[in-house]
Amino acid sequence: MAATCLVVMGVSGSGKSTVAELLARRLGWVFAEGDEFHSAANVAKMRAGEALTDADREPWLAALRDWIGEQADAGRSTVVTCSALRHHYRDVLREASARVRFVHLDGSRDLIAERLGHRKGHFMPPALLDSQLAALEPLVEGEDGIRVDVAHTPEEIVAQVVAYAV
Ligand SMILES: Nc1ncnc2c1ncn2[C@@H]1O[C@H](COP(=O)(O)OP(=O)(O)OP(=O)(O)O)[C@@H](O)[C@H]1O
Ligand SMILES: O=C(O)[C@H](O)[C@@H](O)[C@H](O)[C@H](O)CO
Repeated sequence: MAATCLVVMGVSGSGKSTVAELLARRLGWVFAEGDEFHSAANVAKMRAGEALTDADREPWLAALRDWIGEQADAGRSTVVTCSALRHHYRDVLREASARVRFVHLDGSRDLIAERLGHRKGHFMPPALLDSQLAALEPLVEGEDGIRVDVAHTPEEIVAQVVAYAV
């Protein structure tokens, strides 16, 4: 399998969009923002401060998986953002016809809450952070991926991921 997909995962506010855009540019790989694959109903729900359920997330994960596969079938490696909080969500993404690898942006609740508190113009309310942390199942042995600490700068994180992935 020639193409790789790096899924930048983690709770809301962990820095997925910030890191993944920089990473895609550095690698010259196609970038997709996972949030753009959500239905309008999912976005409305999150905006209203309600956590998504497994059923809400199912079509979203399938759409992202299909996009990763289409890009890979065309020979393109990709970088995508997706919270991918639970192991079985990651199993859906792993069904794509690419080598799917995960980069877990991990950090303390306090640090992430502080960053979310300062963020402007995003639909995701900081109040959903605790439900995200409750859902989170970190990578386990046997999953293809790494955990990186979000206390570092985005540039440092990208350098760490490039060293790992290339
Ligand atoms: N390593 C970092 N150091 C300092 N600030 C950061 C870092 N990464 C992200 N930020 C800032 O933290 C906030 C959250 O980052 P970002 O929006 O990229 O997170 P996200 O995981 O994509 O969130 P969501 O899942 O809600 O879309 C932003 O204001 C961003 O500028
Ligand atoms: O699984 C989820 O609950 C959602 O995907 C959220 O994580 C959002 O997509 C995103 O993180 C907010 O921007």
